[in-house]
Amino acid sequence: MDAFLRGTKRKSASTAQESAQDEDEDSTEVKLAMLASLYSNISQEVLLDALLDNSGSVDQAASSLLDVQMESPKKSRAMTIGSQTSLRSFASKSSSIEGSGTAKKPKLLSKKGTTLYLYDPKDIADHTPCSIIHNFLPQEEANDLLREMLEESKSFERVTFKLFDNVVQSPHTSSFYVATDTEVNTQKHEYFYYGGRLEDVRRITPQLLRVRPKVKEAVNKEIQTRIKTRYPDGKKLRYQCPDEWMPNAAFVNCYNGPHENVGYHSDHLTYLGPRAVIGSLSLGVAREFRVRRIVPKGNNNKLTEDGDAQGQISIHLPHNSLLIMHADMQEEWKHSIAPAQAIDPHPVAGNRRINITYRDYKSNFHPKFTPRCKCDLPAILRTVQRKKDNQGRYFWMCHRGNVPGKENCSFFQWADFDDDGIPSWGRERYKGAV
Ligand SMILES: O=C(O)CCC(=O)C(=O)O
Ligand SMILES: [Fe+2]
Repeated sequence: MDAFLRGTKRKSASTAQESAQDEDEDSTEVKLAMLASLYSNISQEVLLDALLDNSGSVDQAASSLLDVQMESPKKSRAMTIGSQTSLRSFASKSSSIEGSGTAKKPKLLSKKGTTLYLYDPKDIADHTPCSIIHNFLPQEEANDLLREMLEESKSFERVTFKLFDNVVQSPHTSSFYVATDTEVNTQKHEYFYYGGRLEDVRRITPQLLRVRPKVKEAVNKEIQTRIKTRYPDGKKLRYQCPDEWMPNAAFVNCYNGPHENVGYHSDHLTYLGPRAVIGSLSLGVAREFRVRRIVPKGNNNKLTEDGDAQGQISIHLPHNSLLIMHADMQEEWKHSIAPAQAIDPHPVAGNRRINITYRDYKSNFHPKFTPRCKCDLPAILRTVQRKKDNQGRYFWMCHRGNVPGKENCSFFQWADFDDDGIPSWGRERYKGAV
């Protein structure tokens, strides 16, 4: 943090570990998160512009944004929720396959500095690693779930974590749900998030349970459609698990009012494994889900050459829509819920939006199996995203440093998965079972 604020350059990385940590700390997303915590009412797009204009210096970007904030909301671009950019103005002649590292690279329609607004399910599937189902649940079922979650959300809390030397709080509230009391206990005592334990883990509620089989069926169907229609040779991606997707855990987020948001990030793969799929149900106020492809840095590491190089895409998420983040998402794209200038209140939820991300926690990635760092904590699974060298490689590292007052140890280990994303200890487990 200090290094960013003073604009000091860190030493060039010499080992794989340093390179990976450098990758982690240097990311535009961390800088964006820092700016967003200072200016929660300015859009991510404007924050990113400010970073680019100031060659990646958070310090200078922060001062320049002071003026933006004083000037007028004009530059913060009020968005009409639900608007869609005409695709004709972005028309591309190439018919591309949305893909992974191994797939043919799609010709992206969004351009540097622009946002492409998408609503139509076909456009979303064509141009992002996501698919969407509108009006997913019968109306009454959606409202029952919404009402239940609004009640639950009264006791949701902000997550506190450390961003370098600063302690920050998530700009929205959340909680975590699993199926049984035993799992609640395991989650509280054996799993680690942001280098520490989760205190608020809850037993799945009646409405979450009622909806779960429908999410499971729809997501599995969407996975198969995506494989057949968009992946090279109609085959699953390398490291993607071929097993049926089983939603056994759910993070629930509440965004109370237009300014609550979540900054650009990729979801943690530590307990989901590589090429994870996530089913994300939106209820209440419609908000914008922004996605952008991670563009690796060239040799000179200049932010101006890689940040926002291909623009961002905004997906409109209305009440009762199920968004599926497919296997080509977390490793190669970032996503966020942008702060809004204005929202349309929802008849049941008022200014609040509830989001439920159903996830498949894999038994092979239980912390009793995954590598432990020198602090004796289960390590976190990351991907090299922004360095051209080793891009896409997975590694395990310490994440103790996310806890206020603690530092990361030097633990680093490249991860080894077979083509189905099974780690070496998982292969041993299967052998043992036969
Ligand atoms: O609220 C959303 O739609 C996204 C939430 C999210 O990205 C997350 O929980 O990781
Ligand atoms: Fe996420």
